Order: sequence, then C-alpha cells, then structure tokens
Amino acid sequence: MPALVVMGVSGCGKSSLGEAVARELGWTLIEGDDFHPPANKTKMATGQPLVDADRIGWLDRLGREVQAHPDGAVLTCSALKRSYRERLRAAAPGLRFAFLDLDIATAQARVSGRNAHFFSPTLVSSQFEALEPPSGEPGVLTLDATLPLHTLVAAAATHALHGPTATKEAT
Ligand SMILES: Nc1ncnc2c1ncn2[C@@H]1O[C@H](COP(=O)(O)OP(=O)(O)OP(=O)(O)O)[C@@H](O)[C@H]1O
Ligand SMILES: O=C(O)[C@H](O)[C@@H](O)[C@H](O)[C@H](O)CO
Repeated sequence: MPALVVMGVSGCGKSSLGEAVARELGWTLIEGDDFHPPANKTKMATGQPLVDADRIGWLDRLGREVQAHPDGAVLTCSALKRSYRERLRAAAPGLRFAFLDLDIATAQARVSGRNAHFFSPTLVSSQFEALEPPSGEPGVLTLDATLPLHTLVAAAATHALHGPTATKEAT
C-alpha cells in the first residue's frame, strides 16, 4: 500500500508539505491533527505535553486511516518516537517517512507566529525532548525543513513513489 508519513515537531511544516505532496501525487491527505481526540487537543492548548498513553489510541486510529486508503495516502503525523513509527509500520508495512528536520529556534519562531492554532507555543521544547530522530530506520528520507516548499515537495514525492534508493537526501 503506497503511503508516506510527513513527520517532525510542531511547526516543522508537516501540513504544508503533506498537502502539497498529496496534491502532486493525487493521493489522499490524512491530516493527523484532525484525529487527535478532544482531550489531547485540550491538553496541548493548555500547555500540557502529550505522553505515550495519550498518543497510542491516536496512532492506532491513524494506522487504520492509512489502511483505508490503499490507493495512496499522505499522513501528517508528528511520529516523534521510534515506538510510534513502529506502531504505524505494523499497521502499514513498507510505510515511508519524510522527516522534516528543524532547529528549535526556527520551530519556536514559526509556532509563535501562528494565530488561531490549538498548539501552545510553550510546548515546542517538549517536542524536541520527545523527538527520537528516525535516521537509519527503514524507508526514511530526512529533509532540511528550511528549504523552499517546492524543493521539499519534489524530494518527498520521489521518495514516496520510489523509495530511499531513488532519493538523495536534501539536507
Ligand atoms: N519550507 C518552509 N519554509 C518556510 N516556512 C515554512 C515552510 N513550511 C512551512 N512553513 C511555515 O511554518 C509554519 C508551520 O507550518 P505547518 O503548519 O505546515 O507546520 P506543522 O508541522 O504542520 O505544524 P503543526 O504540527 O504544529 O500544525 C507555517 O507558518 C508555514 O507557513
Ligand atoms: O505528538 C504530538 O505531540 C502532537 O501530534 C503534536 O506534534 C501536535 O499535534 C502538532 O505538531 C500540532 O501542532
């Protein structure tokens, strides 16, 4: 089942890239934030980081969403820890990942600059504490999240279609 997860910390550009890659490939976009239960959104809006127990049911739901779109899906999902990615891989074998790698200062600036978003800017540092970078795991392309969107789209779409051997890391 062809599927790509666009992953990384809050503000790295998952929604921007995910939407553009899904359009480029004609695949279904699954916006991970839309599937957080209300309790998770309330926690994040009030400055409380999610813990494993908050994320497990959400990840399982996202795995089912990917399974429901066997013709091609782009999933935006923070997928911060290796165990979370393994959970998604178990649901969708062969899943590919595009990791948007961003420094904390730029993430902070991007998240603070957003209006009307549920995610509290005070949580950015907790995202970096939770992050276990996926380098070395199967099917992962690491991208410099400060590159222009059109460069990221081209690299991520090639990776989604052809896998790691076809893609030179755009970092
Ligand atoms: N490649 C890029 N270069 C510069 N700015 C970008 C890039 N991609 C996204 N941005 C900007 O960064 C901000 C965050 O982007 P976006 O909402 O796509 O990130 P996100 O990872 O989905 O965030 P969250 O998970 O918190 O919703 C937005 O203001 C967006 O316009
Ligand atoms: O696992 C998490 O902590 C969450 O998925 C966050 O990453 C946010 O939902 C997202 O980035 C929106 O700002």
